[in-house]
Amino acid sequence: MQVAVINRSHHPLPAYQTEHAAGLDVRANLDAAVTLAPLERALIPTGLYLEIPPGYEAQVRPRSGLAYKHGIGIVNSPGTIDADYRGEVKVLLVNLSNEPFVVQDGERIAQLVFARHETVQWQQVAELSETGRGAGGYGSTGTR
Ligand SMILES: O=c1ccn([C@H]2C[C@H](O)[C@@H](COP(=O)(O)OP(=O)(O)OP(=O)(O)O)O2)c(=O)[nH]1
Ligand SMILES: [Mg+2]
Repeated sequence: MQVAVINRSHHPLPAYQTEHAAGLDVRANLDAAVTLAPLERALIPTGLYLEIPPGYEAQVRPRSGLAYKHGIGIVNSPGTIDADYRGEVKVLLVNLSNEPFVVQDGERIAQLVFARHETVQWQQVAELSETGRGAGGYGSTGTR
């Protein structure tokens, strides 16, 4: 699938790191490094502007390496980039560790996964169909 992109960053476009990777690693585009104190969050710019085809979205997902090694997550994970969004793609990082974390310019901070989505029209009804599960949830089937 082709996606129009403007790259106003001083880094290469997000790239797949392996042949069948789902995510394109995206880099922080910073004039200066950003330090995240424990539990601090920051909106990190990427310098990227997308024109996603209608019917698709881009998900902004965390990188497991940053999560495991440094406790870095994405507050609104997975972030949603709408097809009609024309602003800069940003990544809302949070430091869930006990130590400060420095986000360096050019660091691969997240990954973009492009996905199809449906657009629904509501069909309002009085009753829903019966199922074995019914309203059971939140562990209703047990834990083991
Ligand atoms: O991680 C993210 C999430 C969102 N966005 C941009 C693209 C998206 O299309 C727009 C709006 O995001 P969302 O709908 O999640 O935020 P909202 O709080 O509902 O804001 P809005 O009222 O603008 O939709 O912000 C990002 O750049 N990064
Ligand atoms: Mg919204």
